[in-house]
Amino acid sequence: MPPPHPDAPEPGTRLGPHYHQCFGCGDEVEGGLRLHAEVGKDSTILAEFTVTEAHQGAPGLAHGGLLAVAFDEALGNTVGQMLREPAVTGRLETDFLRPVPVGSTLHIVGKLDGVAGRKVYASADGRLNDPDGPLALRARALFVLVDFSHFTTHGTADPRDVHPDINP
Ligand SMILES: CCCCCCCCCC(=O)SCCNC(=O)CCNC(=O)[C@H](O)C(C)(C)COP(=O)(O)OP(=O)(O)OC[C@H]1O[C@@H](n2cnc3c(N)ncnc32)[C@H](O)[C@@H]1OP(=O)(O)O
Repeated sequence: MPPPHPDAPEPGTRLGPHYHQCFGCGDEVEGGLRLHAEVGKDSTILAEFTVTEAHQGAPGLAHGGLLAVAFDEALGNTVGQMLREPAVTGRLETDFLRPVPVGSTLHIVGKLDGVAGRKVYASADGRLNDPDGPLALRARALFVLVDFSHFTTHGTADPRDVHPDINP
């Protein structure tokens, strides 16, 4: 388990969207999750996502796939901010422990679990309506560190806009 990167943001730092059109955190996406995040203690990322009617799977309940998006985002943020290197999700495993009603806020805590070569392991818990609320979801993920060219070769990122440390 490596220490956080020397340039990793300090606890309490609010993290804006890494990309304005990101479905997870962007502020320009109608119906997006608009996940808010900040740096917590001990190299964690604290993220919050409020479930709206745009996020339903059954009447009044969040869609599980969208909840997985919130965890993908929070875990990606954990990896990106703590290691300051671009990475993509290779594997994401989610345990849905309680239904998440519309109007509730999911409090997610993400942490790094280890690094082995290009593989980065991270996990997160999500609690309902309060950082100490009932546990609603748990997720584990494997991220793979990639070269910046991943985003310019496979996507439409402009190399001139890309920050050298984290994902576009
Ligand atoms: C601050 C920034 C905040 C950012 C937040 C963003 C949150 C959202 C994040 C995302 O959603 S990213 C989008 C979803 N993910 C993708 O689109 C990734 C698509 N997959 C790929 O591009 C490639 O498969 C990948 C880069 C993951 C791996 O291909 P590579 O050819 O570069 O690597 P390779 O296949 O050699 O794998 C490297 C290591 O990872 C392992 N690996 C790769 N994929 C795996 C997998 N799925 N499960 C288990 N292990 C996996 C692989 O076995 C190997 O292990 P070893 O080093 O031990 O040999």
